[in-house]
Amino acid sequence: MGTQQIPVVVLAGFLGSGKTTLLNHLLRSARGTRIGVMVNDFGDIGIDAMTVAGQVGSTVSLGNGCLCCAVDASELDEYLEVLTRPELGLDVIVIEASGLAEPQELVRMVLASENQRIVYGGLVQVVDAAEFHATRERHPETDRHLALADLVVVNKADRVAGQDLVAVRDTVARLAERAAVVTAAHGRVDPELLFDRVVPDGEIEGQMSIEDILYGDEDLHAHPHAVYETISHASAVPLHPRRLMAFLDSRPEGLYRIKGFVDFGAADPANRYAVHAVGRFLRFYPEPWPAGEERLTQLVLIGAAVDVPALRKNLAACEQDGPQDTPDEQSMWGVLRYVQNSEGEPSEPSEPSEPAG
Ligand SMILES: Nc1nc2c(ncn2[C@@H]2O[C@H](COP(=O)(O)OP(=O)(O)OP(=O)(O)O)[C@@H](O)[C@H]2O)c(=O)[nH]1
Repeated sequence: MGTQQIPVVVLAGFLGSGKTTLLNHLLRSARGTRIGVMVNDFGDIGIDAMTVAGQVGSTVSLGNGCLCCAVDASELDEYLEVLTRPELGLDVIVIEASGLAEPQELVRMVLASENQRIVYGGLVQVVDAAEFHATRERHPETDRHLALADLVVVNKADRVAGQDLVAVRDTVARLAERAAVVTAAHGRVDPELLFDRVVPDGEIEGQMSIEDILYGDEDLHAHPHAVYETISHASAVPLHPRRLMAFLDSRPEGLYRIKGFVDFGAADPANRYAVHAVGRFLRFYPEPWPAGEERLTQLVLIGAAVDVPALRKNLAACEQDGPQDTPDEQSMWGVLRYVQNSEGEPSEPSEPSEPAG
């Protein structure tokens, strides 16, 4: 990605739903990707995972109960300041919310952070499929939390019979109306859903690692269709800024991430625009075209239960259609609203959409 900013993912979910298990899975399968974690209690994170996480050490262990209640925005910034130091070379930061935390508070704190090296990376909500109905009854706030999520992982799929799992998934999808919903056992989701994996030197993409062999990927085998779609778009035809914005403004529920580069052709011949979208959050990063680089739009869309042919068609319709369709500079205004200005704040409106609800 062109953005040098580190995505900050908020990982939330009710007590015992499997947040730490999912985090450990991410750390185990990260390989070349360096993940910083903020948790309430380091004791739950496996030693193998800690080795992968690198030298972050105890500096990020808050050790004071609920992160959200005990740390105000300025303190969160202090931890983010430590974790975003260039010498750590982290690629992503995951904040595991205490099971009792209000996730929207954490999301708000991440969005309000003045740290220019980070960008919001989405709210991931973990649900215990086996306890889902009981949890909802006892804790009505569950519905509200789900409504805020960008990605919901319906975990413990191994503990629920097929039809019941479908029923839980459907209910979750209805409550988490704008989120992508995936099922998993033991938190084994594809890390690509949450962040870009860095392929380590000497490793071939897709090659099995020692972790794959040790831990397997039972979830994917158990639920081959319950995963997600990845759509790639690469074209030398520039996109029309107004039509791309219309496409993005109406992007469907379940389309969880969008990343890549956009060529707006004559609307801004000097720059390409790196794009980062997670849930309803959207940001563009203009940067001069590297000398000699072919002018291509390259996008990857990741979503669950999305209409792939319709997305492809709608994206193709954003392409500029000959000289009579050449955009003028004003047509870039919609895009520029989602560019962060030099003060670290996006230009008006201050937040493009409402990830915190
Ligand atoms: N059968 C089964 N057990 C799971 C799964 N995921 C997690 N567990 C178990 O559920 C328990 C709780 O998992 P954790 O990952 O600690 O859950 P948590 O959300 O971090 O819990 P808190 O930190 O207490 O909020 C542990 O005993 C896990 O081993 C799963 O998919 N299937």
